Formats: sequence, C-alpha cells, structure tokens
Amino acid sequence: MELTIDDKTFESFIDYDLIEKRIRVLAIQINVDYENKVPIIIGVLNGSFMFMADLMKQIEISCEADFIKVSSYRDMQSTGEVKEELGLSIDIENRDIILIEDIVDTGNTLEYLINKLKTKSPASIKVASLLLKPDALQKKIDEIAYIGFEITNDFVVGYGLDYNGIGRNTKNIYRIKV
Ligand SMILES: O=P(O)(O)OC[C@H]1O[C@H](OP(=O)(O)OP(=O)(O)O)[C@H](O)[C@@H]1O
Ligand code: HPA
Repeated sequence: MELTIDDKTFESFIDYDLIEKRIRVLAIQINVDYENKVPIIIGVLNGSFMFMADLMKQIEISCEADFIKVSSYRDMQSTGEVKEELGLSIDIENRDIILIEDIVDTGNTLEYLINKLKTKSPASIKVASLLLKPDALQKKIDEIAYIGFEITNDFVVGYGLDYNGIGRNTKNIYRIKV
C-alpha cells in the first residue's frame, strides 16, 4: 500500500506485526536490565507517543513515565537547531532514565537532550529508539542501548513519525519513494 502526503509518495516499509514483535524483545531486555530499579521512562514528544505506549505495555518492572517536547525538523530536513517546547515535571536527580525516541537520525536531538538531562544529575541515562539511521548519524552517542530497527537513510513516516505534521496515525511505517 502507498501513502501520499502533500507532494510526496511513501511505500510500505515496516509492518506493525514486525514492530510489535521487536518491541516485545526490547521490553524483555529492559525488564531484565532494570530489575529491582524504578526507572523514569521519558518520551520525547511528539514522535515517540506510539512506540512509548506499546513499549510500556510490555514493561513489567515498576517505572514512572514523563515527557519532554523538542522539535527541529521542517519539511524533511533537520534545521540543526533543537528547540525545547515543554520540560519535565519529575525530579530526575539520582534516578535511572530511559529516554524514548521514535527515530535517531543525525543524532542532534539526542545529543542536546542527553546534555541537558545530565545537568540534572540522574544516576544513569539510556536511550531506546525504535529506529536508527546509522548512515545519517553525526554524533557518537554511547547512551543508545535499545534499537528496534537500523534503517537506510531515507525519510520515513507513520507510527508516530510525520512529514510536516501529517502521517503519524498509521500502524505501519512507510518510506519515501524515489
Ligand atoms: O536525530 P535527529 O536528526 O535530531 O532527528 C531525530 C528527531 O527528529 C524527530 O523529531 P522532530 O523534530 O521532527 O519533532 P516531532 O517528534 O514532534 O516530529 C524525531 O522524533 C527525533 O526527535
Ligand atoms: O525519517 C524521518 N521521518 C520523520 N521524522 C524524522 N525526524 C528525523 N528523521 C525523520
């Protein structure tokens, strides 16, 4: 199936069945790694909302949830400037943090967020991202611990990810058709 948003056409890329299966595996790893801990799971809005919801349903350890909102993309390009739009509401000092992203592309957003969170002295920070584009990554980010899928350097939408605000509300993930 294809998806059209404005002037762009997207083709099927990752089906929800596969996403669901992969999330179950990530959650098992998190359940093991954080046994006897109470991490704060922080979703990076907007894109992470679907992944965060599905992942948290599979996480069985005790945990808290919070959100932070940043944005940097316009059209299909990173503006390079990460803008914080909404901050955290929980004190994270001495707490274990799991940051939830839908996608790590250039790594700019994550680098900005990790540096910012570190100033608040958490006990640890790890990142879980559904998608990672290894060929687009410009930063070395040691905190990346849980990755759903490594993908090619193509623009994707669906399952939370948007193109200019549209396309977040699909179960499957689509890739730009060239
Ligand atoms: O690694 P990067 O190149 O920084 O790209 C990744 C970021 O870009 C997207 O956010 P966006 O700014 O589009 O906001 P959104 O989540 O509201 O769509 C995505 O959700 C990540 O946070
Ligand atoms: O490929 C992408 N799709 C949607 N949003 C994004 N933000 C960074 N990369 C992407």
